Amino acid sequence: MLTVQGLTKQFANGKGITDVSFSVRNGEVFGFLGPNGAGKSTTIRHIMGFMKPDRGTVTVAGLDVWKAQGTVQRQIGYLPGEIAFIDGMTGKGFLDFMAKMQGLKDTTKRSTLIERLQFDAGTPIRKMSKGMKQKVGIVAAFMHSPEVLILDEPTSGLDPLMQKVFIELVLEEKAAGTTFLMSSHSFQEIERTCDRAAIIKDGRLITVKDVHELQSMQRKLFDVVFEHREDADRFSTGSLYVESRVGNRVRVAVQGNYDQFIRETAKYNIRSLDVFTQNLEDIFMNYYEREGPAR
Ligand SMILES: Nc1ncnc2c1ncn2[C@@H]1O[C@H](COP(=O)(O)OP(=O)(O)OP(=O)(O)O)[C@@H](O)[C@H]1O
Repeated sequence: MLTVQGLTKQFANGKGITDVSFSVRNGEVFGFLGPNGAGKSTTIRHIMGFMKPDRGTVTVAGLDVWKAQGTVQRQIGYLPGEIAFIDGMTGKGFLDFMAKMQGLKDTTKRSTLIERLQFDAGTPIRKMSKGMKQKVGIVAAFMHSPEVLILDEPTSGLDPLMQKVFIELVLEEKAAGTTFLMSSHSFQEIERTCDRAAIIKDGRLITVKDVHELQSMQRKLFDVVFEHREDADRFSTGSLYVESRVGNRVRVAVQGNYDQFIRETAKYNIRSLDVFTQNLEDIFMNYYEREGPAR
C-alpha cells in the first residue's frame, strides 16, 4: 500500500534523512519510532508529497506521491505534528472547511468522533488547549474514512483517558481494513496498536521489527521470596539466571522459557512472588544505544 524507497533529503544545515526504505502492507498498522530530531516528521512530510526528495521515491497505492500530489493527498487522512489552523475559526468551522476539501457531505462520523473525544467543537481554536486542538486534528483526519491514515504523534497533548479512546479508534479502523503509519513516542500506543514498527535514529532507519517478536524478546524479572534461607541458597545455585540475592529474596531473569522457572520454584515453599516486565521502551532503548544506523 505504501512504499518508501531510498528516501534521502539533506537540509542546508546538514540534517535530514538518508536512504530510508520500508513498506507498509495493506491493512497494516505500522509504527514509526525514534528520539527527537530523528527524522520522523521529515519522512512523513515526504510521504504526504509536501517535500521533494533529493533521492528516492514514495508510492501510495502505486502512485508516486510527489508526481501525483493532489490525487494521493485526497486519498490519505493526515494528522500533522503541528496543525496549521486558520485564524478566527472555531473547531466546527475548521472541520466544515476540511469536509469541503475532502468532498464529504455526511457528518455522522464526524459527530460520533466529537462525542467520543469529548470536546466542544464550537470553541474558537485560539482558545483551545493543545489537547483540544489535537482532537480537532484527529477528527479531521478520520472523518472521511480514508483508506490510509498518516499520523504524526497523534496522542501528543492527550490525557491518558483520551489516549485510550484514540487507541480504540485505531483498532476499530484497523478492523475495517484501514492502513496506518503513525509516529509516536508512546510505546504503549505502539504495543497496543501496531503490527510492525520501524526505529529511526539520526535520519537513518535502524530496524523494522514485528511488534509481537519484540514482545517475545521481553525479559521478565521474578522476585521470589522463600520461606527458608536454605531454599533460597539452593535455588540461587541452580540453573536459572540470578540477577540478585538479598536475604531470602532472589531475583531471576527469564526470557521466553517459563517452564523451567515454574519447575524450579515449585520445589520450595514460596512466601511471595512479584513479576516485573521489561517494557517495549526498554527493548527499543537497547536498540537506540546498541545499534548504529543500518548501512
Ligand atoms: N526544514 C528544515 N530545515 C532544516 N532542518 C530541518 C528542517 N526540518 C527538519 N530539520 C532537521 O532535520 C532533523 C529531523 O527532524 P524531524 O522533524 O524530521 O524529526 P522528528 O523525528 O520528527 O523529531 P520530533 O520527535 O522531535 O518531532 C532535525 O535535526 C531537524 O532539526
